[in-house]
Amino acid sequence: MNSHATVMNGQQTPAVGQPYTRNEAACHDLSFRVRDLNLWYGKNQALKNLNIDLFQKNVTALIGPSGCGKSTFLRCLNRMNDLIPSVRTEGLVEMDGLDVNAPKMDEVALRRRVGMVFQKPNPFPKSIFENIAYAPRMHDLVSRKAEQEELVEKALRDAGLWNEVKDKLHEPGTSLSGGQQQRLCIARAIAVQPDVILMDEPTSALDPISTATIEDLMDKLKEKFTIITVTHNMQQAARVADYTAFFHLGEIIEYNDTKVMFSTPAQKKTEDYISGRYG
Ligand SMILES: Nc1ncnc2c1ncn2[C@@H]1O[C@H](COP(=O)(O)OP(=O)(O)OP(=O)(O)O)[C@@H](O)[C@H]1O
Repeated sequence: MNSHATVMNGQQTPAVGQPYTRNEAACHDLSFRVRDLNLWYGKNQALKNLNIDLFQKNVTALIGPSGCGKSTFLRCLNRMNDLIPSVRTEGLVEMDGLDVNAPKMDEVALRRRVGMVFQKPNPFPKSIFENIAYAPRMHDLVSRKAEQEELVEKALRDAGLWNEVKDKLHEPGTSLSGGQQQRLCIARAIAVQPDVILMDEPTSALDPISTATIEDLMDKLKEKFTIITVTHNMQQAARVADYTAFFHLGEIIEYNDTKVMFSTPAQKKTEDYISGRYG
């Protein structure tokens, strides 16, 4: 088996533990390069020898049964697991060629470049305006009031929320509906001009209409950002993701172009999962 088998033609899915990449010549469009990544919570190994390349300005979905390590892997990409004392990791996570775990890596700067949106919308207990303007101010991206106003409007427009909130920017973020709050959180994430947005089941707390709005938004956002999303919803992965990785018991079983994976999965476990036979 070629250790750099392509994910584009659907014919070659590398064995678990082997790297997944398009081809070395095309690596300039990589966002993350992950090699031999292992992670333990105390004695419990949650990620096992993961090798995967994640492509810029695409949507990649992470799917798999509960507890298989999707959220843990997502948190490896912006070092959110550092906040959990029992965690130990081995292996390489590179973003744009830089070792994310290098001692000299500035975690605050990393998390600015790799933003995160969670399952439950979590606006700050502040106004809609402040929810967006606060972090860019802290990062010295804006200072003057007019700059802040411009940035808030742009982030809200990009998150598809401007028309709904433009007349109530100084009302609390928590006064919005669940779907609007989630778009506010997306606006907050994009306001600091990240390269990547990680989404951990971003629609699982939302109604079908709000879910469809966020899915449409993901499709637009990928023009500017790399999006990596965890989802339990197979239809959602099929609708929004360019690439899909199937996790099982801490391993990546299969990673491929979404259309290929959903039409002709290479592994029996993937087929069983996407056809709803377990999980
Ligand atoms: N903070 C933690 N401390 C200890 N173990 C954890 C912690 N977070 C996750 N785990 C364990 O790591 C494994 C992977 O969990 P993780 O949440 O990454 O899976 P998941 O695929 O995202 O699950 P789900 O789909 O249910 O959200 C599980 O066995 C889980 O119990």
